Amino acid sequence: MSSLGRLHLVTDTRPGRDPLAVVRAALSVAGPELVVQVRVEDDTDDRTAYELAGRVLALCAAAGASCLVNDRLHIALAIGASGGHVGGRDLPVNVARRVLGPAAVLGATARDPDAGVAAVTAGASYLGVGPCHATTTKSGLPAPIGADGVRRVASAVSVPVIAIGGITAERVPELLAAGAYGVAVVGALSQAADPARATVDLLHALRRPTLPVPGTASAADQGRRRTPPVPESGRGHPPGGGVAVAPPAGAAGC
Ligand SMILES: Cc1ncc(COP(=O)(O)OP(=O)(O)O)c(N)n1
Ligand SMILES: Cc1ncsc1CCOP(=O)(O)O
Ligand SMILES: [Mg+2]
Repeated sequence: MSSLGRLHLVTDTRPGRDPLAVVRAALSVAGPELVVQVRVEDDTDDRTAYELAGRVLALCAAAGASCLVNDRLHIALAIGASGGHVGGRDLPVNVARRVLGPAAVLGATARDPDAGVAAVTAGASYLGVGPCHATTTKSGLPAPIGADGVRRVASAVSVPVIAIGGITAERVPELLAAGAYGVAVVGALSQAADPARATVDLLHALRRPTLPVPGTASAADQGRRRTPPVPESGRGHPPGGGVAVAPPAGAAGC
């Protein structure tokens, strides 16, 4: 069965950044708990994105970590990634599920419970929820939803919720308490003076036990209340390190 790590490193490919160096540093201290999402700028050509994704996948495979591809699902398929992530301006979730197949990890962006439930019904195996806090690495986003916004979405769905936007190790506890299963970060690692150290700090924060909050799906609950695992497609899934994720039975468009 496939599984999802709790720390998602989203690549920073803005000019002057070295995404592969950050991925290498993070992988040097993390194993299957790390998911690397290859995200490139919109004006990056497919060949460049494909080559970066292939190199990231090779690094992840050697460390037992998962590799997902943002937006460009043809590249996810081309490199044999574990899956992909789509948002509101990308392929619809049910179409993305059909493209990736039933065993792939498929993340979908949601800011509110209705969007979250719709995405899960359409075949999302996890939700990226945010922006939780103000971010400096993506412009044009709506207002941050905070930990309360994460709580509202997490309590409406039974798939893992990955909080994103302005996440730091210090902010992880409140997000876990709100029902997040894990976090996705760009700047906390790409802008860190020591990305390996910053990875350790984030992983420590994610491993800290949280008290259940009434009315929410706690991180542990999200692990227990998962949908049944589906058979492996054999494409790049790590041996462990996270909760099993699978599309809901009868997901639309599958
Ligand atoms: C884990 C995670 N959550 C949310 C997003 C954002 O996806 P999207 O809304 O499609 O925006 P872009 O990243 O494509 O600019 C994400 N990538 N990962
Ligand atoms: C891609 C994306 N979607 C919502 S916030 C965000 C960027 C998060 O970056 P950071 O971790 O630097 O705030
Ligand atoms: Mg997108």
